[in-house]
Amino acid sequence: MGNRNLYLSNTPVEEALSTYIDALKGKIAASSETIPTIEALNRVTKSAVYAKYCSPLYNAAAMDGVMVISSHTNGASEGKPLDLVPGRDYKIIDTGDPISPPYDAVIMAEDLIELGDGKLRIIASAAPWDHVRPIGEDIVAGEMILPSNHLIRPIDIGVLLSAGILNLEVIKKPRVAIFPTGTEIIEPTEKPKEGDIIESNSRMFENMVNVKGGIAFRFPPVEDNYDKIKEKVAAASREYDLVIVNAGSSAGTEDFTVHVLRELGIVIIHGVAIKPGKPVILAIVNDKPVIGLPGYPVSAYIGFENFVSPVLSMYLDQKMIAKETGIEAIMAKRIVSSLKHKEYVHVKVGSVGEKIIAAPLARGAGAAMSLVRADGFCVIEQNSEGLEAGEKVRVELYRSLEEIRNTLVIIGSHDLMIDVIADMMPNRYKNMYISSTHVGSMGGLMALKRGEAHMAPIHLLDENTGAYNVTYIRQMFSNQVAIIRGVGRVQGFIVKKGNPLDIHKIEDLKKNRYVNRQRGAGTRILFDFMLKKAKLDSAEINGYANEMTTHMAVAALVQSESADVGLGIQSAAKAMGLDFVPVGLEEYDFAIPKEYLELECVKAFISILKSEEFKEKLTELGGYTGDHLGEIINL
Ligand SMILES: Nc1nc2c(c(=O)[nH]1)N[C@H]1C(S)=C(S)[C@@H](COP(=O)(O)OP(=O)(O)OC[C@H]3O[C@@H](n4cnc5c(N)ncnc54)[C@H](O)[C@@H]3O)O[C@H]1N2
Ligand code: MOO
Repeated sequence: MGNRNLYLSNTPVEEALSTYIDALKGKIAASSETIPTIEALNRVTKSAVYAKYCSPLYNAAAMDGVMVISSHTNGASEGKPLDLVPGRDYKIIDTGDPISPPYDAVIMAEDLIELGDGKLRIIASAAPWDHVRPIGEDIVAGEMILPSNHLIRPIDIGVLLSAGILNLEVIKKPRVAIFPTGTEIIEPTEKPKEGDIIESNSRMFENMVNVKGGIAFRFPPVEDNYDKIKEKVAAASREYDLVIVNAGSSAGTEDFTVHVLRELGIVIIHGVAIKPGKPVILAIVNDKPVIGLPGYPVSAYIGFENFVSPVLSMYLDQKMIAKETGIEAIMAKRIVSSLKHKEYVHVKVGSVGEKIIAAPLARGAGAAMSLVRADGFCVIEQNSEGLEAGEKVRVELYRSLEEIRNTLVIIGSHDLMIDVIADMMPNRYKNMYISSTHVGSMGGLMALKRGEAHMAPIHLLDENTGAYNVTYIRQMFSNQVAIIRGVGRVQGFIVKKGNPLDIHKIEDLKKNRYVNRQRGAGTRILFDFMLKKAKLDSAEINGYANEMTTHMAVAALVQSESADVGLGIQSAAKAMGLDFVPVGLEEYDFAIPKEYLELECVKAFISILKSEEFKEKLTELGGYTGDHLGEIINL
């Protein structure tokens, strides 16, 4: 197998990190630089900062009015008013003006009675230093304003400048070089062809580095060429504080990273017991940390968080304190995990009744959208075989608990209209959100049954009566669940533009490649019903076993020529620039336990369904009727 790296180690994460940190000790230390105060936001002080000036710098009027000699005002009262002569007894001043001897107090403008000719009458005496801010009231020259290791905020910059500090010593930002590698990698501006992968990881790293307090230097992709990678890494390790080499970390014939790093320096660890992220490389070249991160985006992200972040913290003199953002939730679905590694599972989180539910998202290392959609993640430790549905799990949150509590949890069949409502929700109702998980209609009803969703979008045909939804809900829930009426939805064949294969009726599918929906999906039930009516056997349909979980996935397959036809909704065909042959109208409604009808987020949902704006959006999407939107059927 030539140069493949077939023997990755499986070092536990904590051990890998501490071995690496130990190897870097003495090589990495926080250093400092002096920068202008006005550019110091989010930097960290290296040493304590002491005030150069007092603030205020002089005795200053705290109010608009007149400055007086307090002893001259003694005895003034309502019964015995006192008149003040300009020049002799008082001088007009504004807030912030200096108070100069012999004056020592301020009387506010509203406490003065004007007598004309500049004469002023007062009916109360002024005590020394009344309404005067004495020198150094806020800051005294020589006093400490900020301690060392302090993260500089906007108010700190204001105070530093008031105290005469124009420059200050801060911890130097580590300079991080980022090299994407791979001959298949193209820049996002290029047009991709088959086999090309659009470069995205380095842009993610670049921003992660900057957010964490480093300075990222991102380089263009380097092709899979041993000498080129070697040349770049060798030069970068001399010039930068940390080097990230992305991809080429595992066992492919063109995975050169580890060989290059072995030649240039020492590889401390190759292979960590973590998933995703296993083929991480922790190396030292020219006394600098060089970290090889896997190419898959989720692996890359998790590798960065676990290994690059701690090294950045060493440079920034920050303690690696885990933030306490965890909550206890109930796992919605069984997860099996290997004893070989610690696994990161991204989840959507919702609060239903008393429960906080965590629903696992796609677990693939390439599933970048799982990171985008995630409300948080949970860790399945190396010594665990996984979690059962209903088991308690700790979730580290990316969103606030408040947002999660204001989230309407929708689990069931997917339709583009849910995305439209999810987008309208926080616009119309501040701080209300929708989380939708797509598991098909039956899956949605099962989630309601387990108390893990507020509502389930369904379109389930009763093959005996031809009616939608009611039968299933009655059977499963007797009278505890109501229906919020949704849309009439045109189902039809999604075909290539211009319908070149001339597909019109179900019999036409026999000659063509079909793409099916998963068992339990309403569209699948409709398709099986159509087959039965036409007296066709599923074995006669080429592609019957090819199951996709969304309308869009079906349309995407037809568009990419991997299939000729699929059953689905018009909006999906339209979104993919495909043609559509209508075969029937189905009812797509929302099943909801009656107790949830009173929830604020449900009321908001219903009012959006009933809004004109939503109806207009449905017309734009095409393929819907909306005569009963938002009506409630109490079964
Ligand atoms: N036989 C084995 N195969 C693989 C193993 C293994 O142990 N034995 N490990 C798997 C695991 S786990 C992972 S993770 C990946 C790691 O892959 P590499 O780090 O070697 O990266 P590539 O194979 O070059 O790329 C993987 C994937 O990621 C895409 N990629 C790469 N760079 C970028 C970028 N800058 N932006 C966006 N996407 C990128 C690349 O095109 C590939 O699709 O290996 C498994 N294989
Ligand atoms: O690191 Mo890979 O992503 O473990 O699957």
